[in-house]
Amino acid sequence: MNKTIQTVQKNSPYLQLGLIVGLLITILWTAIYLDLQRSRAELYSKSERDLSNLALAFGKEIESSVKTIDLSLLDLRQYWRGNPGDFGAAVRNRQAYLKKELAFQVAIIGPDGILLFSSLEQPSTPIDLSDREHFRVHQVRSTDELYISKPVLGRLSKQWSIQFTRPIYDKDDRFAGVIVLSVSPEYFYRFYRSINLPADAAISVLRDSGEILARYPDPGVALGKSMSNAPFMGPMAREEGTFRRISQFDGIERLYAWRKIGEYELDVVIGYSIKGIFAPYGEQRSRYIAVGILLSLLLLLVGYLKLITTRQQQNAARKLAENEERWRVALEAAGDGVWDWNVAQERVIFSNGWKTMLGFLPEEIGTGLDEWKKRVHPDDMAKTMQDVMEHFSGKTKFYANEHRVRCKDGGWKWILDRGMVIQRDKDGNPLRMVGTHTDISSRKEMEQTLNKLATTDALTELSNRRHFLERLNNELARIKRYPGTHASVLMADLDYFKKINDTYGHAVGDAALKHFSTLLRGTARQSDFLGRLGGEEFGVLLTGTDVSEAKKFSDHLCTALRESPLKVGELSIPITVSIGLTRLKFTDTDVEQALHRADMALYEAKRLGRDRAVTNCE
Ligand SMILES: Nc1nc2c(ncn2[C@@H]2O[C@H](COP(=O)(O)OP(=O)(O)OP(=O)(O)O)[C@@H](O)[C@H]2O)c(=O)[nH]1
Repeated sequence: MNKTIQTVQKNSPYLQLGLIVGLLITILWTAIYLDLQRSRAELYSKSERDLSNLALAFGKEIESSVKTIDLSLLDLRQYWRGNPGDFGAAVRNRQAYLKKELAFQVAIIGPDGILLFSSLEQPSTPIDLSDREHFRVHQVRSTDELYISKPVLGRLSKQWSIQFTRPIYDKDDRFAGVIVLSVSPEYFYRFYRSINLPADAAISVLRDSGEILARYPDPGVALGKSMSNAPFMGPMAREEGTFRRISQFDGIERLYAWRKIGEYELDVVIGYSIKGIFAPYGEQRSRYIAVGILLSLLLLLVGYLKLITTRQQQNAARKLAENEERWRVALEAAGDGVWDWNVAQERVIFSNGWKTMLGFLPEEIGTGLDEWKKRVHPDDMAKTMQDVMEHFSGKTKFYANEHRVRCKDGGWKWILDRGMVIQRDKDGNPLRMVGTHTDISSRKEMEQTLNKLATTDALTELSNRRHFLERLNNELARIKRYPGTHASVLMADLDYFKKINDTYGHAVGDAALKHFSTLLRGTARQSDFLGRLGGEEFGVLLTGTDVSEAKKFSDHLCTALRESPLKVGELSIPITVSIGLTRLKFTDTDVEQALHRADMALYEAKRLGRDRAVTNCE
């Protein structure tokens, strides 16, 4: 289970990349698919609109053509009634007049169905047309209405024609025959030829009952045939509409629009081939697919390159992590703590080494920079941050600082903190810094012990001569920097000390030295500096003190010692001290000049009888 989770986590960047590329390709192809669908639907609806408009226009044109024919029919019928003898000439007149618009033939059928007149040729033998539908319709009908026949093959002309007929009545309104105006089906589609229709377009004029009067193109295939089951047929059919189907004549699938010419019970149907309608869609689809494939390949390529880069980065990161782990382990084993500081986020990863060093459990210290800051000794903080900043600014190649850190038990440990910035931004600002914490408490203790030994007199625990002179030099430097300030130097020498040694022994002599040191320490201020210059001779530096103040202090010291004899068992040994004092002058070239003046004053004090202080103001 854990192994599976680890594998998924390890592979998650690849998985994410794969998902992103997959998603982008899916989005791309979905967009292509939807846009193609939209184009297809748009083309279809645009064709529907175009076809409906064309059906309307053609319908109007057919209506007007039929009206022209009907007018001619009425006119000729009128003429036949009045002048049957001149009828042939009248027909020829009208044929000549209308020949450009309308080529037609005229026939008159008598009430018995026998052909009485034909503009083609007068029949030599009687021709019986009583079986023809256009005759029988008027024979049984009692109304004067135009009848349009389905195309018929003329018995005389041997040509296909459509018969436009009206009944003829005699003076008594009795049926007297039928006048027939034959028109070539071409009359209906002559107009379409002049229009630039798309390839595979088809236009038909039909009777409501389905018989095709004219069709373009290929008029021949449809003549004498009927269309069946079309949505515009039947009593409930709408005035206009569209439908889609495979042509029964040429097998081409088309989108059709129809328009009814109700007055004449005719229909105009116009269709565009589905292939033609969707031809631009096919081209667009090919272009889109090519672009889609190209973009998909591009995405896959980008994904592949990203995959390689990610893999390289992961390998580099893994190697780095391994290296880091190696040195971390090595340093931890050496007893050091390791830290890794994300400077911008103020987050630090502290290894367990540092936490253990301070007595904490690993989980007791978090990853905030504050975890470190709040534990650093306040006196060490300023210097520590100064060292950090100097390294940040590039002033130092490495960061190193010794500071105290508070432990869990409240005690302090000296830590040697070392590190360096390993990552900076383009402006050189630090981003990441790593380093170590080493516990140097014992070394510090030893240093302090050694320092104490090197600077302190073992018997009295006052500063030794070297350290006292060092301090005196510092004070002289300060006086020289600030000439208005004061400082006084005292040289104190126990009186007749040899006698104490000689009388009570060396140990009592030592006790006397300690006794005076204790008294001196109790009398001096915190800021004063005390030293044993050698034997029974002591030095005192009174900072910020002029000679008159120093004299008072010296007198007080003499009195105090005089009034505090050394107690050894039952013995009470009186001890006195002589003091020579002078002021530290900014004109002194070195401390020896001041010490010499004090020594002279001490000599004078001894000479004057001891147990006193003498000032040398030269
Ligand atoms: N017990 C003891 N004696 C010391 C120490 N250092 C020096 N002495 C002794 O101190 C004595 C100093 O004697 P002197 O220099 O003659 O001075 P004094 O006897 O105090 O006489 P005046 O200074 O003139 O008052 C010597 O006998 C030294 O041996 C020490 O550390 N311990």
